[in-house]
Amino acid sequence: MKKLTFAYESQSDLRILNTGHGWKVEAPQSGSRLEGGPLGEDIYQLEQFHCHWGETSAEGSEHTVDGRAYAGELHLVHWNTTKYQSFAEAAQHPDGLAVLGVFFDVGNESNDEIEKIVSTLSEIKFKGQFTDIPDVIDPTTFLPSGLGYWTYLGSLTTPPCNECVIWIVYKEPITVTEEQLVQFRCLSACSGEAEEFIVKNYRPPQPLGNRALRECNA
Ligand SMILES: N/C(=N\S(N)(=O)=O)N1CCCC1
Ligand SMILES: [Zn+2]
Repeated sequence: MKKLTFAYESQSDLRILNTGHGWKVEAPQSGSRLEGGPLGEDIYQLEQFHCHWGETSAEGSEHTVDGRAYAGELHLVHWNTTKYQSFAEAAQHPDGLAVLGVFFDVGNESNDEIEKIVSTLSEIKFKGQFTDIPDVIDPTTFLPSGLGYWTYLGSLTTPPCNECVIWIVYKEPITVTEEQLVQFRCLSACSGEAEEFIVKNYRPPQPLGNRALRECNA
């Protein structure tokens, strides 16, 4: 495979919202480019990023490595702007979306970039709430230093689970703290006063079936 390349803009005042299933940062970046690697000749543009976590740090990722789950997984969602006119259209095609997956490992050092997300969560405690992230966000800073990855053709992990995703899952995790994950779990799935904490929001891995898994050791 050709080298995977990416270019992102740094943006402030990105909107973060509580979807009822977790937090999501809307980051449509017409100036962003993800290309190469398993993406053929097409260019993919960043649309949004979000993450998945578990009730404890023993689980939470949506991919596992030799059966091992990580404490969480960040997804940077892109769509194919070479072939399609909109995200919605792209999500109807096997090469429509490209999602970068980054595993979370728990450590003692707070992740400064994730902290920019955590610091807004008290303002979006309930489903439907949103706010702007005052800090400058550069999506590149969420990526691990080692850029080796696995890739395969898969689906969205939330209904309707369209089979429209070229998955690119980095081998090296990034580190977050247990406290940062605890803050994720304090988001509420309800819009009203009732509190139903989003303690976990990951879909367990599905059978690989006859799909080919490829790797790149960048
Ligand atoms: N399930 C999803 N992303 S994911 N978890 O498969 O990366 N999405 C649903 C709508 C847009 C992104
Ligand atoms: Zn996801």
